Amino acid sequence: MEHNAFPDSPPLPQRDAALFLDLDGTLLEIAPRPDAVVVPPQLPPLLARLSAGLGGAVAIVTGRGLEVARALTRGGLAGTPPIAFAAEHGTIIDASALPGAAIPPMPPPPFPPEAWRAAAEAFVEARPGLLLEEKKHGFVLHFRAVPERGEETAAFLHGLAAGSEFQVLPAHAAAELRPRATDKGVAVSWLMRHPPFAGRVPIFIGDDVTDEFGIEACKALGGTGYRIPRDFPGPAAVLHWLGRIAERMPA
Ligand SMILES: O=P(O)(O)OC[C@H]1O[C@H](O[C@H]2O[C@H](CO)[C@@H](O)[C@H](O)[C@H]2O)[C@H](O)[C@@H](O)[C@@H]1O
Repeated sequence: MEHNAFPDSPPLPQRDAALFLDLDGTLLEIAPRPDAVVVPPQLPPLLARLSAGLGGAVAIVTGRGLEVARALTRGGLAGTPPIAFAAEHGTIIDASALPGAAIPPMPPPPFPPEAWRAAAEAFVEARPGLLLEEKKHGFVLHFRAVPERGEETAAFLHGLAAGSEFQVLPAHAAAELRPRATDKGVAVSWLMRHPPFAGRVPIFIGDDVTDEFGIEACKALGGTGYRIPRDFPGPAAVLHWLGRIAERMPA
């Protein structure tokens, strides 16, 4: 009988599933800085194998920018796995790596004013230990190295976003300014309207408060959602579970 190192993991899904997978904290262990994450060597081939077995219905749904997310799923390899991406918390949909997918872009999201980016740079410069992560439609202020700065950092972003098309999201040791109109649930619902996702049973796996939108969207569409640490102890258990799904698929 197959040895299961994580016997309390959820039941394996059927072949008609669609997988929506968060990156940081779900497929990747949390690291001290965004650029310090380590991509497990099995991740890129695993994503490719799952995609092949599920008719291409695999998407990374992440807060990361699109190019960073694509690079992380490649690991050290040359090609992006044939999967879809919903980057910047669902603001950017990209299925260019997924052959045969017909997924249109979502309505164009707003860009934060340049003055806000300049203000964020100045805010960080004046507070050593804070880290500014730029994205296309927003930015993140990381305070993992200076947790005592968390409150004033969030207050600063709330001051910028007040009354605008932008919102402030709490994250792991960070606060993020991003468009109000989209979230991971909006992205999942959008992907599920189009092949190869349409008609499948959606399953979301995440670890963060922003992943709850994706989980709820999957539930509303007849699927389910799993959250770390409630359903999996951490990324190693998620990768193991995904590996077991892949093992059941023809090579
Ligand atoms: O939606 P996700 O894929 O979970 O991305 C959420 C954010 O993840 C990254 O920040 C978090 O992970 C870093 C690396 O482990 C960690 O240093 C940081 O403290 C965490 O907040 C990423 O940098 C953000 O852009 C994502 O929004």
